[in-house]
Amino acid sequence: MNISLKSMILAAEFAAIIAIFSQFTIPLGIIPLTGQTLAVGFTATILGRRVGTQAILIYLLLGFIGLPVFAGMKAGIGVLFGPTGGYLIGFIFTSLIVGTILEKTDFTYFWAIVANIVGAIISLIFGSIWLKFFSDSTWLAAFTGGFFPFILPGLIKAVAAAYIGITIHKRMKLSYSVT
Ligand SMILES: O=C(O)CCCC[C@@H]1SC[C@@H]2NC(=O)N[C@@H]21
Repeated sequence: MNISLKSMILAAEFAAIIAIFSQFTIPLGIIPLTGQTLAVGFTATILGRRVGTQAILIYLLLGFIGLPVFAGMKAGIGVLFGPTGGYLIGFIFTSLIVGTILEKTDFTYFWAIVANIVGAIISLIFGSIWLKFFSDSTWLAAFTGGFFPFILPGLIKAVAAAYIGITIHKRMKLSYSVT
């Protein structure tokens, strides 16, 4: 099969996986704790920068055109202008940075943990800045609601994403060349 068609199919499959993980949510104030960051992290770790980011873009596109793929089965372009819109945009940069770090170093557990922690912080920063403006709150309130509660769970999910991602990446490399 043509390499780019194979990449597109993989990206679409991982977009569907992110949509499923997005439905694992625990309410934590205005922003829910979700499985999204775990799925975004392992997607970028498995697929690398280009195909990983394609997967995120497909996921976002599906949500913006109305499929209920966002946390709590939300959908539509309106989500972008709500309190969680910044995290969704942040996922693009998370994927770019995770993939770039791994491609510039090597796909090892150590670098995957570093990359996923940096990636998680990026989506939290994006999300919190967006939250400040779209919920019309103060900087302190935005970071208290959108950043600090997610640091510890974010670290745990980053380590898990690195472990899952590198394990699957190594196995897939036997049959695919996706990055
Ligand atoms: O509306 C959505 O689908 C986006 C939800 C974003 C939740 C953010 S992602 C970063 C942080 N970590 C979590 O587990 N939840 C928030």
